[in-house]
Amino acid sequence: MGIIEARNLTKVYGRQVACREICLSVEEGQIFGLLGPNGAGKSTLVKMLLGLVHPTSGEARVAGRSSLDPRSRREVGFLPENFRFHGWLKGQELLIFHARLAGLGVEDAWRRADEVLELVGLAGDGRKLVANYSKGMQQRLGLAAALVGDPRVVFLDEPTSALDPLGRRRVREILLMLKRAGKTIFLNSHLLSEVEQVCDRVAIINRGAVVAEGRLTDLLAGPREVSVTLTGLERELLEELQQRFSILELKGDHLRVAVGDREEIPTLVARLVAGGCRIYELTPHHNSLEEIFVNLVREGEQTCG
Ligand SMILES: Nc1ncnc2c1ncn2[C@@H]1O[C@H](COP(=O)(O)OP(=O)(O)OP(=O)(O)O)[C@@H](O)[C@H]1O
Repeated sequence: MGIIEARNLTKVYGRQVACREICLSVEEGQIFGLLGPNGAGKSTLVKMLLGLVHPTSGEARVAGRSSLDPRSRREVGFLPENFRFHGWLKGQELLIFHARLAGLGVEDAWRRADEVLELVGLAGDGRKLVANYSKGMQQRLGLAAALVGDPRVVFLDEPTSALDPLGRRRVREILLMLKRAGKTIFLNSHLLSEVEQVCDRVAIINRGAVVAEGRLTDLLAGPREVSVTLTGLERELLEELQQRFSILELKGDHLRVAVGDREEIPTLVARLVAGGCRIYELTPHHNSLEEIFVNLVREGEQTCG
């Protein structure tokens, strides 16, 4: 059983089905990415997993307990998307407050607050008022607050939306460090390249339902395409190739071929060379997470009208 489990989770708001029969399992120590277009049901799903929204039907479990059991939250840190912290507190005070809420004693709370301030790059800013933090600093502080109780499971909703490229990189490093320490991270993000860089597994949801789920490496290992720059491709050889390969386009010296299996690439090259072609360049194109995402969401739009 995973450390996070969604079993047929459904949430209906009036006539709006926000989540429909969602089943997911996240193993301990993984970084799991949840993707989906605006309004797909991501926040509703996360809130059900955290026990902040009651499901209409189905069950959510975290660390072996139902999410409706408040004790499940002892294992969890959460950075919500649109958080507003108390501006009149200093950064360090806010973290001590969160650490105390997480059950730490006074001394441990002070120590942990300093540790996480350092971790997120705010070591020199702990004595400033939160109201005077920039947006990026507030987001880092939010991450620090999610981590201050040293939780086993961390839910992060868009943790880098306000950060500059250096800040984003730092957050990626922190996520990988947490993973090395055995923590589980549930990441909700629109930044697909970021998800691609850190996640072990991803789920894509659209219109409240899971449309793809699996190991990132498996999802990205779909059909590929190669483009070849060549000369000497005679019509006869092209016709022969069309029988054996899926030729997408021939434009001047550029040939584009879809390949379902990477073993087709050397076969194609051997046939081209044997047929008298001179090859100057060959570029394989892999599916990016963005392409998979866009295709799945578009498919959903077509079938749903
Ligand atoms: N409290 C609520 N009352 C009524 N409808 C809601 C409520 N919360 C969410 N919804 C609806 O449920 C659907 C899913 O919303 P949700 O916020 O979960 O999507 P999301 O994937 O997180 O979107 P975004 O990426 O824009 O944050 C939307 O149609 C939304 O309008």
